[in-house]
Amino acid sequence: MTILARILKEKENEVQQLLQNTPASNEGLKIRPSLFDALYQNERLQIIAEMKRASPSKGLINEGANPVVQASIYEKAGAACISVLTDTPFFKGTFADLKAVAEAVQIPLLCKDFMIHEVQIDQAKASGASVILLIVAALPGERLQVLYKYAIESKLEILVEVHNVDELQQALKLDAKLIGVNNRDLKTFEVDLARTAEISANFPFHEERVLISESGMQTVEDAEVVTKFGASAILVGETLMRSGEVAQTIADFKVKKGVEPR
Ligand SMILES: O=C(O)c1ccccc1NCC(=O)[C@H](O)[C@H](O)COP(=O)(O)O
Repeated sequence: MTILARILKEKENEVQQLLQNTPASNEGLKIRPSLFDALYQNERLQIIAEMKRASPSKGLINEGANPVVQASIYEKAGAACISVLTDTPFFKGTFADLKAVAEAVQIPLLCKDFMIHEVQIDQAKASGASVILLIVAALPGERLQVLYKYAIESKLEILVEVHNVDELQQALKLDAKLIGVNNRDLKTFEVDLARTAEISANFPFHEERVLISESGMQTVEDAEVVTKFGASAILVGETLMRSGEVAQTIADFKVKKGVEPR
């Protein structure tokens, strides 16, 4: 069984538990600025900075990290958005992390989880997220469309994650504005920035959409490469969680964009 299949199996159990407990009310939540507005036509590459304790591919990364401290450093350093991994079995994240970060920061906040059911979207919103992730490969048949519509109705922004051109076409059919290409193969864990190149070659840059390059960003050169492919932002976890100089690493990643892609 692939890692994605294992994660999704676990999510089915979580959904059953969540359905027994109505997510707490989201009254009084902060209104956050739009992630799309922060990324679209910005002259510099923007950073979605992730709180990530561990991962299936790398094991423990920074188990002892304090999410509020980490997110506050990210925000102060000029990240455009904070991503909080809320999955516990595979990433050691929690919804308590997301709630704590939501109280501490003002910028857009992404709930990074593996959504398969509406109740998870309710939970993300109730925990303070303004953006959710929908992974095309995790949502067969009508589920992608159904959850996308539900998230729009819930007044959330949606980052739609794709791995190939066929999935890009599905994201475009939804009219997704925030499209992320994951450079990590979720079956083999292999990271290859050529995935961003492949999506870039088929991405309608003339339309009001942004391309986000996710995973495997280690160096400024990586950031420059995906900027040339037209990425407006990068999603960075491990490198920031291991960095001894987080603010400097973020500043370095915010490279100036050059000419239009293609
Ligand atoms: O990170 C993993 O090992 C992983 C494995 C299976 C499914 C998803 C996985 N990661 C989720 C992510 O998308 C990354 O946390 C995110 O893009 C940041 O990646 P990185 O900068 O390489 O830590």
